[in-house]
Amino acid sequence: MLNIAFIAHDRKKEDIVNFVIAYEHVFKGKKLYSTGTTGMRIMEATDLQIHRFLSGPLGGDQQIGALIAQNEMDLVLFFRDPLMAQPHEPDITALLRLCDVHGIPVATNLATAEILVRALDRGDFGWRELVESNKPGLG
Ligand SMILES: O=C(CO)COP(=O)(O)O
Repeated sequence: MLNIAFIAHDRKKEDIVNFVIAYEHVFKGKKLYSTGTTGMRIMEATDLQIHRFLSGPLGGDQQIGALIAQNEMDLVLFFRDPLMAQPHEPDITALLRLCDVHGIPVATNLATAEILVRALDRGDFGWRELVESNKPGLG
């Protein structure tokens, strides 16, 4: 099953909620993760079940980063606020770096997210299922 992470900074939360509502049919049946507040907002507005990690500034980006490091995240939708400094900027940079290390599709704005989710809907993420099935077990 594909694993997807939702993350949004405060001034982008309304955007991500509306985005997930619009594509709820695509996200249904996937394993969903999020940072704390983002996930709460999405679950209040949809019927989706999301595993929520800590809030971003308290370590949530790093928790999602850990799954990326283990190659267990297949898609990251991270609606960043480019006009507001974040206290946990190093965590954000680290998460995006890990996406590049492991070649994980990551959108940092709504326009890219839309293209990736449409690709997901038409089956373009089949290669990630292959990665999943070929992955050696941990430990
Ligand atoms: O800060 C965030 C990502 O860097 C998001 O955290 P919240 O979803 O808890 O607001």
